[in-house]
Amino acid sequence: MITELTLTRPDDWHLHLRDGDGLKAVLPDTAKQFARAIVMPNLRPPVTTAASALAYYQRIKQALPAGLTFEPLMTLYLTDNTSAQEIVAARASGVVHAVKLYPAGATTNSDSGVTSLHKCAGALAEMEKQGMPLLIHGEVTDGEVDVFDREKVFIERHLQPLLKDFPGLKVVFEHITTQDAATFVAAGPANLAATITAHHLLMNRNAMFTGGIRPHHYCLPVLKRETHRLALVQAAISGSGKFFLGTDSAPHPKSAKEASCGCAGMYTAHAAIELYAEAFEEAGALDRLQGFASEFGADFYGLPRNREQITLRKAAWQVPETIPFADDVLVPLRAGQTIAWKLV
Ligand SMILES: NC(=O)N[C@@H](CC(=O)O)C(=O)O
Ligand SMILES: [Zn+2]
Ligand SMILES: [Zn+2]
Repeated sequence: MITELTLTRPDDWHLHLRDGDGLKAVLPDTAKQFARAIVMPNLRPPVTTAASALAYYQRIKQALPAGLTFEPLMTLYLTDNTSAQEIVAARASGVVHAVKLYPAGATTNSDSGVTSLHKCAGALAEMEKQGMPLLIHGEVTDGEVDVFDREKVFIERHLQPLLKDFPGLKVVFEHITTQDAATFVAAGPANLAATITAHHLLMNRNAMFTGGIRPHHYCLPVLKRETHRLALVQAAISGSGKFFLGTDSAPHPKSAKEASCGCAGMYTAHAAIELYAEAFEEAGALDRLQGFASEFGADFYGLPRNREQITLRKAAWQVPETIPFADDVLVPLRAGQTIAWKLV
């Protein structure tokens, strides 16, 4: 039995850090384990320009406690009005590494998202030219489509046409949750990859209804049935460079989650690499964690792999019930329960 695991220091290719006091509260959780993270731009107002991405980058750097090293990789929020010049400016900033597509209304803070990809053709063509990846929240927003089918329908309606129109564009299908997405990415061209969260590897949709409604297990895309979870595990442990780690850790105040209309997002940054280790161990594939967590993402983005290492030990520990979060608290995944692995 493996009781200690040393890995090249991993990166998180999909993370929500928020801003202000919330940023200060959650940033150390990520920085203690990950060397870099792709930081999502869905602030209020969203990060739509190179200038605002650079300012946000500086706020993150300022919020970093002494003694921790961490490099935020910034993203731009794509809107119907994003120009090709803004993409050029983003590339020139040196801190922006990708552009994020939120279909308007698909998820938290996405009201300024894209209403039609045709409106973004100029920006997308420039990204294709620059080798700037497009990161996609891949769900249709059509209210007539069942919430559990929105990812699958997005592939047919939007992703396939997009890849055809921009065959050289690097695309990351973010936080995939279905067998359909895993199969589509595996069979797709080399410029198509996907991130997978720890929570979608560890839980199926039953987790939202265990003994009652569980708001802290609600995120978007919503958890799916067990067959899909199993397909995601197979993709993650496959050794394919198309699948890599992206936590989608998405902190929300407890009061906003435990509400009559609770918002979407799970907080996993407090134990991210440990949760992934648990999922990989359960699948008998701990030896595949290094590629997934520490190599494939950097390779896809064209960034150097990290040189430092981290060590995990098999030593169960109890997750706190809550974690301070600005003027409230947040409820982390596994609150009050144990996790088998611990970052040394
Ligand atoms: N994943 C979520 O459920 N929520 C994210 C947004 C997102 O990544 O879709 C958030 O910002 O809270
Ligand atoms: Zn999303
Ligand atoms: Zn997200």
